[in-house]
Amino acid sequence: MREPARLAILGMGAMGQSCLEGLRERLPRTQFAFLEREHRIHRLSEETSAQGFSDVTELLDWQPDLVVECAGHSAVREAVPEALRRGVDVVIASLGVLGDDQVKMTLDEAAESSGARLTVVSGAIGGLDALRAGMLAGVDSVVYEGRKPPSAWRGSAAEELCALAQLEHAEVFFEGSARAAAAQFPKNANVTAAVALAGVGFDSTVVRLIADPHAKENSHTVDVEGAFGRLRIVLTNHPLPQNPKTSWLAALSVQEAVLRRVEAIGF
Ligand SMILES: NC(=O)C1=CN([C@@H]2O[C@H](COP(=O)(O)OP(=O)(O)OC[C@H]3O[C@@H](n4cnc5c(N)ncnc54)[C@H](OP(=O)(O)O)[C@@H]3O)[C@@H](O)[C@H]2O)C=CC1
Ligand SMILES: O=C([O-])CC(=O)C(=O)O
Repeated sequence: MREPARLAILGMGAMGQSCLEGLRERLPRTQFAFLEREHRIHRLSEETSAQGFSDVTELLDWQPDLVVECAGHSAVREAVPEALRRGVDVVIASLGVLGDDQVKMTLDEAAESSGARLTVVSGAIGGLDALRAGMLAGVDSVVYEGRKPPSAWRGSAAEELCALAQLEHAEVFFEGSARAAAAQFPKNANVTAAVALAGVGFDSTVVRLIADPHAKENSHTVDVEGAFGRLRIVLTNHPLPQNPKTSWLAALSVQEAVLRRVEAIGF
């Protein structure tokens, strides 16, 4: 492995910045670059002292050893296949996009063509090893409930489904499959993909999304029933200060996945 190693972060928003800060501390010899919109490159390069690119091909020409996606579904579609085809390992946070079979196929083919590895994080959720284990004996139902304050749903399709600003009580504004949730709430429901992939899949995982004016944090509950018995996973996550939609644990999960990958690659 070349010294110093190079790590590229797609997206320098709340999660990207949190990851950059944490990874710099833990990988002090690594060089960092990021992908962002053209109009933010100058400011973000100054603020982070990392090299900024607005073009994926130019970023990949910088020859990162690892790419970390913290940008959103469109970045997974637009940038990740090219990275994988070039043989660069990628860690993605926006795994809800895998609910689109065409995207999943493109990513699998790209990884297979070069032998690069795609890592999908558990993100703002956890404990899914128990669901995976239960699957071996058969699971009858998986129900995920995501509860966030109204501010965390602003700018999402929830705005058309309930009166976020006027809520006095918690409201379930969406009930459907993980596939529909991940597609309709791309910035809020990536966790439903993690649950779906660990368990009964995108179509059979039942999702309820809730806007709760009394909630201060982002909470995630998974109830599973199967031959093994029953299990309940509950997480109560502090949001990142820069983006109430995104839990700090999701950014920490990306860092943990990167550190594991770095250990395997050897930088
Ligand atoms: N797995 C999980 O548990 C979680 C996953 N996530 C995923 O992580 C993503 C990032 O979260 P967060 O940092 O809070 O979001 P932010 O909106 O704070 O930051 C994302 C940044 O990436 C930029 N960006 C998006 N697409 C591109 C692109 N194609 N090229 C260049 N820049 C791009 C955005 O610009 P612009 O705003 O102009 O598009 C924005 O500046 C979320 O969208 C979500 O998909 C988030 C939380 C939990
Ligand atoms: O961070 C969270 O709490 C969950 C989230 O936004 C997502 O799954 O996209």
